[in-house]
Amino acid sequence: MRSDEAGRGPTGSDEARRGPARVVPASTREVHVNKQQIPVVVLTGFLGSGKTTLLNHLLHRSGGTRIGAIVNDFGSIEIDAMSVAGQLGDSTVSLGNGCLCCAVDASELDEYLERLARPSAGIDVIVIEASGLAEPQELVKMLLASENPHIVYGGLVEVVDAAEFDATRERHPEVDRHLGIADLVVVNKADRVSDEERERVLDVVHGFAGRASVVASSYGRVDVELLFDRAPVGERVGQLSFDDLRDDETGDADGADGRCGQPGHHDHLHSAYESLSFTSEVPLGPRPLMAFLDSRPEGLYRIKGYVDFGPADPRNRYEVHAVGRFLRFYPQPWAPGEARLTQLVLIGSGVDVPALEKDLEACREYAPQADEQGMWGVLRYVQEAEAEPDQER
Ligand SMILES: Nc1nc2c(ncn2[C@@H]2O[C@H](COP(=O)(O)OP(=O)(O)OP(=O)(O)O)[C@@H](O)[C@H]2O)c(=O)[nH]1
Repeated sequence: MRSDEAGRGPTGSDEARRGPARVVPASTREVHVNKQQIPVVVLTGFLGSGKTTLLNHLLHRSGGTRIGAIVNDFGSIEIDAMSVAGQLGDSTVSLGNGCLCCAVDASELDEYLERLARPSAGIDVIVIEASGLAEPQELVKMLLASENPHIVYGGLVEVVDAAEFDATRERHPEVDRHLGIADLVVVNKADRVSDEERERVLDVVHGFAGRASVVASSYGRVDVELLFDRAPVGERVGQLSFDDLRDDETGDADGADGRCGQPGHHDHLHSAYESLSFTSEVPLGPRPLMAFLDSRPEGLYRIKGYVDFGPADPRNRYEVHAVGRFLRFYPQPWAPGEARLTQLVLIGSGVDVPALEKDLEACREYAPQADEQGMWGVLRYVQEAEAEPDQER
């Protein structure tokens, strides 16, 4: 992240920059960057806040900058990786099934970084999209501890869902701490709240984010230059150092020291969450699926994936996103030869995973005839194309 650019207002009508130009927090030390080193930006934020949407925006708007992406999914089906701008080939790698912050050691991450950072890959910047339950501090520590000479830690971006902000903070006060270590906070989903509410959220975020930049956005549309550039030596100043992170409140000063449930990890967000990955080759019936979604339990905060409604709409698969009570379907034509599968990841706290699985299994519909009227319930949750920038999906 470059310190001189953060003072610029982001482009886009609904993006409001808050606060002073990015400045170097007193507790940080300068990070000298070798020209050959590739900055690694960490993208974090609670479940469903818009990290993948922001990453896709970066990928579409990166101009000549080649971005390598590492996508960390919490569930074992890598939905996030699948929805990261199509065919990135070698420049995207996926780390599924668990939070990166709880890897036994950093070697797996190092391996991926090594792959993306080798000069032949021609990559200018690496973005790690953390799972929505990752502990940002641990990820930063892992990067700072990395011995890879080709990379340098490039800053922490925290994405916040403006519409869910209060509810998320209420359940997870840790979020305030995450804001405090960010270099850039993106208050996303500004379109879902009133102007007054957006201002109020920005004020609260600003209070916790200290001297980091805070910008509002819709669909992650921020000025790409807030996150990275190809600036020369010495510009990357101000990020946290490893030492800054040692004295954290958890007492977990040794970096990634174990898996979930291990000492030091008890206050990680994901220790209270469970996920279910569900795959079906048999199409799901629109009516039973909507009945399931309409009555989903309170603790089931996040659902994402793709649904095959079979004969009810043979042309499209339906990308689905639930975030809290928010629900959307995004129909997309099946690619030629693409396997017709339903793949869903459900993430929640205090949920009965076997019961959810049973309920989803009961949505399978073997009837060969089309239940087109059954689709009406689904179509209520399909947003008008012009209201949403689906060109970046
Ligand atoms: N209205 C609105 N919806 C948004 C915005 N940004 C993202 N979304 C929607 O929110 C849902 C979740 O977005 P993602 O980008 O997948 O969120 P995420 O943070 O990557 O989710 P996890 O990886 O599960 O934590 C999707 O339906 C997005 O289209 C926004 O600014 N406004």
